[in-house]
Amino acid sequence: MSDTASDSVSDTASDNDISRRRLLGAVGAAGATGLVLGAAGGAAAHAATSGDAPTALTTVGSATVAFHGEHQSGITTPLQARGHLIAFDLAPGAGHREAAALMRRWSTLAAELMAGRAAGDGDTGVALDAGPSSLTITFGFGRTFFDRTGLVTQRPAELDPLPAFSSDQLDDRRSNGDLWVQIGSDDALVAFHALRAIQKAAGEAARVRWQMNGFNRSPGATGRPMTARNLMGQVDGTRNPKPSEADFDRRIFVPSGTKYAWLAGGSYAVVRRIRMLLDDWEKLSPTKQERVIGRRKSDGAPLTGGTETTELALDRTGPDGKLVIPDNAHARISAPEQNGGAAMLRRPFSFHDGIDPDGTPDAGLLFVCWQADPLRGFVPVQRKLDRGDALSPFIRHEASGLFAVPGGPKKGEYVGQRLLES
Ligand SMILES: C=CC1=C(C)c2cc3[nH]c(cc4nc(cc5[nH]c(cc1n2)c(C)c5CCC(=O)O)C(CCC(=O)O)=C4C)c(C)c3C=C
Ligand SMILES: [Fe+2]
Repeated sequence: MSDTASDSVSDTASDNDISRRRLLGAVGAAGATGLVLGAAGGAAAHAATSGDAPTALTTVGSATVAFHGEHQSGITTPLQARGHLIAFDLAPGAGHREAAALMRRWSTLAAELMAGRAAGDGDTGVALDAGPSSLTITFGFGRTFFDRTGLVTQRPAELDPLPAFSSDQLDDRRSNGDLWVQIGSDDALVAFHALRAIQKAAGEAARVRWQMNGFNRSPGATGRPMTARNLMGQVDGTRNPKPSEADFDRRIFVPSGTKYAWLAGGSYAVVRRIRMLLDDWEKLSPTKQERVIGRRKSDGAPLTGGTETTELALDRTGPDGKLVIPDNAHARISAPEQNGGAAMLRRPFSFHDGIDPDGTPDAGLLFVCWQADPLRGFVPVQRKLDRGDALSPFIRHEASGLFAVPGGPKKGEYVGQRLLES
């Protein structure tokens, strides 16, 4: 499979070279700066048959994210408009060798797709004409992967099952998995194209366990870059750790001195499908909704005043002597200051999977959070939220996963090679 993919890569690359030159001629070097060609060299194929000069891609279409690097893509990448999460179990009879071949195949494919090229022979054509549109494809290993591949001695204790929380209503069939892939793109067709290609490249080695689809706001939808909103209408993501902060790497990425060298530069992803009970939520007045979170709905500012980025004044009381930000407000309970410094990078997608027969929307948050250690990130915060979050009556955790996400591959390496060839 990897041979097939790399054969077709060279064909596609030469098409792309030709059309890239034609683009430069057509739109001028300045206009073409940063251009990346659409999947399958689509623009080139069209130009060759029609004689038209291909059209330059928009900024959204041409944006690329690097596949190689210290960390995998899709962790600090800005939220994309479309996301797919898919988990696989290795097929009966598949073990270490098949897993290594699969990771090699998937990595070759991901590098090609993220550069805006085709998926190889048999490309579905779904992404023709589009650029990569910030496509990212991120790979992780679940706890059971290590049993299946005979690599239990390489399994970090951080992959021990998450504790059960009292409010959990988890569906095992939509939880966990040997392998996990997160796909994000600012174009829905590009994202779907990648999802199909990843599924098909799994071949006989792995079977789909579960799959979920999500979305975020499209780039350019707001007048200026703004923090995303979720389906409850709240500004969500304000107090995420920022890569510019001194302790960001320590909080989010596994350090190089780790016991499991294969995981250096990697991270742990906690994935939760959280249903929002929107009919109940939307019955609350805006003032009550704001007290549930502790922030204003209009602009995400703390109820104690200021702008979105103003610190929460957690001790401030109102004229009635009561805390302005209630003691069970979600933003208070989840704050690192209330949890011994526990922090995570939240990078969710909203989901809407239709409307139940009784009219209830099956909608909510595909909550994905990243941390160097789930026991110093998600777990203590969720424990606290589970005990008394004002948001709890309006949400339901329906599925869960925990995955070790290796560091980014160097050129010539595949994701997970340091584990699978250790
Ligand atoms: C265990 C971790 C968390 C879960 C699960 C969770 C679910 C959840 N959150 C919102 C909406 C908001 N969350 C906000 C802040 C916030 N939430 C968590 C953790 C979990 N949330 C943290 C760590 C923080 C940041 C706290 C801080 O650093 O002070 C906010 C406020 C704005 C913001 O900072 O992002 C909103 C709004 C929903 C709707 C939800 C489940 C569906
Ligand atoms: Fe939250």
